[in-house]
Amino acid sequence: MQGGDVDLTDPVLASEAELAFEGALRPKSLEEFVGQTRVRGQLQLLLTAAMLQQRTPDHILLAGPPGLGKTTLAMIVAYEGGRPLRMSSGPAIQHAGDLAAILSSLVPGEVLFIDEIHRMARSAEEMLYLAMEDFRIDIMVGKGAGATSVPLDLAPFTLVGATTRAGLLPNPLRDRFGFTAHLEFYDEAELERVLERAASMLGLDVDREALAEIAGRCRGTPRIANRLLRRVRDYALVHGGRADLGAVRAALELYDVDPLGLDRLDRAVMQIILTRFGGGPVGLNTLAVSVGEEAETIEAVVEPFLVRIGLITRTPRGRVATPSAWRHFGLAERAPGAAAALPIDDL
Ligand SMILES: Nc1ncnc2c1ncn2[C@@H]1O[C@H](COP(=O)(O)OP(=O)(O)OP(=O)(O)O)[C@@H](O)[C@H]1O
Ligand SMILES: [Mg+2]
Repeated sequence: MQGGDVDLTDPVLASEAELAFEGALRPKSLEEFVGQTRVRGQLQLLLTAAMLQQRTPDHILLAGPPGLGKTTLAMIVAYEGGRPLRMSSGPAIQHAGDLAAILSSLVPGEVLFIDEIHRMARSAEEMLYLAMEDFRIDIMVGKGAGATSVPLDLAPFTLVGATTRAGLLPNPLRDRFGFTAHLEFYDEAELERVLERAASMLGLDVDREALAEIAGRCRGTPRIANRLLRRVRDYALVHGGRADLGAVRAALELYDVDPLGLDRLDRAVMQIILTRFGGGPVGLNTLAVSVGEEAETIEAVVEPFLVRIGLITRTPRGRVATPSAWRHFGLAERAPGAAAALPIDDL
């Protein structure tokens, strides 16, 4: 692709600079957090009730595709309650001992954020069940026949788990969260508000129509919206002009962002479904192998957005391109039944 090695529309990849920039733009309170009205209302209620009863809020699970605000909300849960925040992640918890070390050092009322919680070690998961329910863990002391388990009381804490794959969490873990928030892609009006806020924080004067154009091309994702805004700012700076619609179009063209905001992988997936499989149905694993990506990434990152904008539908026989997908890619739709039925190897 043109314009550098980081794909601007990739909701997961980010350079150090992008991460620092993201941190600076993170809303600090529920009030500043744009969109997700339902989730915001639910969280507000949960946090206020806990405050009135002077107890730690229930454990919270945040589920949804990358870049929609899970980490941001976890931080807000801590800020709003004036509680300390400890951050960890599933891949960092490879043994029950890793989790025991974290849990036993929590201070009363602390918020423990575990990102990518579906990637935690199984043995740690089991320890977490008891910790979540009873604020207690059992620690094994000694080895072999002489080993005994010693109970250890924990300070009451609130666990905030985040996952792009809620379906992968074992039921006993999912059931122990008092509340699960499913984050949705943002609509264009909400994204315009995210951008407006970011522009004013950056001291950037941007036309309304320029913001609307970015909002329409950022995959429904605030992280990508902010990133595109930054590139538009660069463009206006270098070319000495205003950050207007012309600058947005030129900058997005330079960075290879298409009118729907599809990224390289989205386009690769669509091309495979349309050209190699005549519009589908195509099974998830076949798709993943064809584009050289993990099935997990296709399912958690690519597919939800393509479904949301109506380019594919999921059927029991696999993924199928819609008429608007054929139009978007400028291809003639195959006549129904024209292609031979393709082997359906998986779903
Ligand atoms: N509702 C929102 N209002 C304003 N800005 C937002 C909102 N949600 C997210 N952002 C912005 O998008 C950036 C990415 O959000 P965040 O890091 O919380 O996503 P995430 O869901 O944790 O992603 P990942 O799954 O990759 O960890 C944040 O830095 C923040 O600036
Ligand atoms: Mg995150």
